[in-house]
Amino acid sequence: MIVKYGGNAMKSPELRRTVARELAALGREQPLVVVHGGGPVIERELALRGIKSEFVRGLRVTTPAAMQIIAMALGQLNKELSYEIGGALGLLGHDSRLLVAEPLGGELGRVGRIVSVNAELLRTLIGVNLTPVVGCVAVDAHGEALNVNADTAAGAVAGALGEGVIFLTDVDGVYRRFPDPASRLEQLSRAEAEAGMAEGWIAGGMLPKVRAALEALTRGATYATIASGMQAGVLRQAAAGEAGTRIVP
Ligand SMILES: Nc1ncnc2c1ncn2[C@@H]1O[C@H](COP(=O)(O)OP(=O)(O)O)[C@@H](O)[C@H]1O
Ligand SMILES: CC(=O)N[C@@H](CCC(=O)OP(=O)(O)O)C(=O)O
Repeated sequence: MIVKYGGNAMKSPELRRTVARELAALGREQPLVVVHGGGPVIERELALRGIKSEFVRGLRVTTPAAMQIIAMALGQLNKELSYEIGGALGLLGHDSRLLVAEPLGGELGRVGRIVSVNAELLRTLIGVNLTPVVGCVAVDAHGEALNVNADTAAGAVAGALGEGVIFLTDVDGVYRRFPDPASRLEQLSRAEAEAGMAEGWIAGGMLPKVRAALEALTRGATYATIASGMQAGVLRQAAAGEAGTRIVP
């Protein structure tokens, strides 16, 4: 199973401990790959250096100078998370060309689109009972770093491994009428998702998540579910289709 772990699901040290415990328990039971972001950590490190962030279609405009800070911030977070999860090995896209991307170009600067995943490396680590913990920095053909949205990176990894992916966040799925939790959808088809994005009831941070889920299914993932990292036991429930919103083809 692939689990995407990002900004909202690591808001407090307590929440981080809860999610790490869940991931550790799951990693002992079954093959697991964790792909992480860290929007708030990136934001803080950039702000400390006086770099302002701007987002276009949910993606951070990334100058070469910002890219350096982002790689540093995600590298540090990656090691912390690997330690917290335990039985894990922390990696960034640079390591053995784990995530190779091409620049999207234009105003986004050093933002990339993943073109290949070193699935062999991940399978080798899983084969010796390690949990790969992957930070969402990729490299281009010249070995230069590119910033990739962590949802997108998790979707690409799930597609490459042909496994299911769970996107953990701070809401327990996609709501038809956000923020009314009673309007959570158990399933969301590709057609409904396209309609939701066009009509605007899927918006903000949910947009890259839903897009990543659809892309993961296109690339070969067996399932893609959006669920809340704030509920204990959610990973097993989501894998069984009993929690969150499952995006279906
Ligand atoms: N239809 C919707 N259903 C649920 N959440 C939505 C919806 N539309 C927008 N959102 C927003 O998307 C957010 C999740 O995305 P984001 O903040 O990027 O999460 P993360 O940091 O965990 O990756 C929710 O907290 C919510 O504010
Ligand atoms: C291109 C782009 O936007 N990259 C993201 C990568 C981190 C991320 O996605 O982190 P969360 O999962 O915590 O949001 C960024 O710079 O914020």
